[in-house]
Amino acid sequence: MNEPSTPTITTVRNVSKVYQQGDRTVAALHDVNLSIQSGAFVAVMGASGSGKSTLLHLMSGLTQPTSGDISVEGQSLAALSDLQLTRFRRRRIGLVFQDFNLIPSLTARDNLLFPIHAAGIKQCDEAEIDALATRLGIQDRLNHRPDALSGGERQRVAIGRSLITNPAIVFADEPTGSLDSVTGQTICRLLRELCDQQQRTVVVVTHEPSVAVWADQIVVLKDGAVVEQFPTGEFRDAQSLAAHYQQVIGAELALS
Ligand SMILES: Nc1ncnc2c1ncn2[C@@H]1O[C@H](COP(=O)(O)OP(=O)(O)OP(=O)(O)O)[C@@H](O)[C@H]1O
Repeated sequence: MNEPSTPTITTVRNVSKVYQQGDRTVAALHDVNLSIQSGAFVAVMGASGSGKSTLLHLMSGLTQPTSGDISVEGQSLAALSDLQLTRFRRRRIGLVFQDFNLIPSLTARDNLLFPIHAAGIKQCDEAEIDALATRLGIQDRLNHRPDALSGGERQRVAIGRSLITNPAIVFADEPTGSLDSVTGQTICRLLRELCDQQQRTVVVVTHEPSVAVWADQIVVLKDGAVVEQFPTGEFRDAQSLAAHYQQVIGAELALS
């Protein structure tokens, strides 16, 4: 009997992105095609300037491609008006940033709830908020402002904020980039648990093999193109993954 296939949550079709800077153009992505399966943990890797953040911003609807299309849950982002896109993003897409992007004047709890208010959702289930805070290990920190939280706690609040509207997919841009390595690993474990225990779909941009090794699937970008995709299953640890990644990048360098 055939296994039922996992549904695709995000599709990137023939996407290119060109930035215009005065009279200079920068071709950041060329003809990228990608499918993200529901419930997967995907890491996008690549050298600085390879187009990782550009791809993440496009997939999350923060910016528009120059050509091609992206769909989330079957909804083409290009088919939405600006207002519809903003509404769709607020409800269906979660975002986590390297520098947390919490509002300094709000408590952790109000930061957590911010997307609910922004999305115009009137009712919020207190028990669900408590369960989320407990899962994130910040239940005792909810009345504190960000400056009274550690980096790891701030990122946990930011992850909670990304999940509060129950989005289809969470995108995280270098989520451990501002954290020490031990705290970074606890954040990776948390993201992994969200996939394993809650069937969340998570896409992380990182250049660190120690982060990527937590994912199910690696997408390698080089000079704005996807040069390889591979499952992490065969790698025992971050070192063996790093060695393969270097091989991929090196092979590409040799070809170019
Ligand atoms: N707003 C912008 N205007 C002009 N060029 C840009 C803009 N954003 C990114 N770029 C350029 O596009 C290319 C890809 O940048 P991007 O930030 O996506 O790469 P990255 O892989 O995320 O890099 P890093 O790991 O250093 O964050 C780079 O050449 C960058 O300089």
